[in-house]
Amino acid sequence: MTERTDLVMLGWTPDDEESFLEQTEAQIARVVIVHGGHAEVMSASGTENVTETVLFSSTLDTTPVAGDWVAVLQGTIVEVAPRRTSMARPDPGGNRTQVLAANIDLILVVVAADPIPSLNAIERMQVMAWDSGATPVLVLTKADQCSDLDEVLEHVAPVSSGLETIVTSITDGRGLSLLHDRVENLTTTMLGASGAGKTSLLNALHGTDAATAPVRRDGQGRHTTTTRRLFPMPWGGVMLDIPGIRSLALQAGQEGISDTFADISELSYHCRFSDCLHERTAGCAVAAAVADGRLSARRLDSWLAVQRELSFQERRRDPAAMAEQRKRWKQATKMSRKSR
Ligand SMILES: Nc1nc2c(ncn2[C@@H]2O[C@H](COP(=O)(O)OP(=O)(O)OP(=O)(O)O)[C@@H](O)[C@H]2O)c(=O)[nH]1
Ligand SMILES: [Zn+2]
Repeated sequence: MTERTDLVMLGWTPDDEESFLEQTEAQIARVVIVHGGHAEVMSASGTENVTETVLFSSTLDTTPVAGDWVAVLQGTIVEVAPRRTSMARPDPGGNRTQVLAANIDLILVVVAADPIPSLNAIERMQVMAWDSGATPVLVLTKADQCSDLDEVLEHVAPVSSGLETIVTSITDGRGLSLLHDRVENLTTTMLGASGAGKTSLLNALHGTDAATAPVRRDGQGRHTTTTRRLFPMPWGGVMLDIPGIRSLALQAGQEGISDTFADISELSYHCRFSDCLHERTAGCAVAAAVADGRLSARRLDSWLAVQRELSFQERRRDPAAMAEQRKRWKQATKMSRKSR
């Protein structure tokens, strides 16, 4: 039987399925990265972390992903623990969702404080985070480069209410110990555009060049992060660095949206129609709030964009809806040809 204390170092929390530990013969390990039909898993024994390559048993009904807790017997994953949270994105091949990582507690929404950050990007990352079941934390990096931090905080205020915000700099060290305390013993991942400062944060938190090892350099000497990695933090907990979700494709459900756009959800209770799309003004409380300045037009536009993208993703997953959409589109082009 695997010792619980060993697993805490790898991010085991009281919310994980305790009965999973009762397996007598198997070793409990955490998936670091999956390559096709095998995976690298990490297990802990005392202060040692051991990484090994294992195969998948053909009896598995869940394909393991980074962050999964698994039972390993004779070099083979024989069971996957129930997931507490899961991050997904639309399958690049088309019509299904692809789970990228499991059992993440905290998602750092990483954006540079300079130049002035995009509010829409923060909202979209927030939607993904809430929807996965994890808690988002806004991290404003590169504070040292910013001449007026108050201005930046004021700028992000409309999208960061209800969102813990930590201001950091790897140059002067501010915010790093706060962030350290926040991620301790948890499983954390980062979302953010290229150059936002994710690798730098990981290195600063880890205390070494944790992220340098898996990074490869391309022909121009720029680094490209190529694999999905799990970094155990020296004090317990892990950072899961997932390049695949760095280039963000929105995958979410209504829950993530209503948590992120709580103001719009609240207003929409007062719309005349319960399925109001807030695009026409008749009886729409959201449009009324925009009209009298209680809600910014940018905020509503961002909500609409997220909704449109999701309904596109849903149609892609639902061939019948896609066919219907195509038929309507054909009719519309026929009509416009006729009118020409
Ligand atoms: N001045 C300053 N520069 C920073 C800070 N954090 C990161 N940088 C710089 O910003 C650049 C990008 O940082 P990275 O950590 O590589 O960004 P990333 O988000 O990991 O980028 P990708 O790997 O492309 O996704 C690097 O040149 C860093 O040195 C900071 O707090 N202050
Ligand atoms: Zn409405």
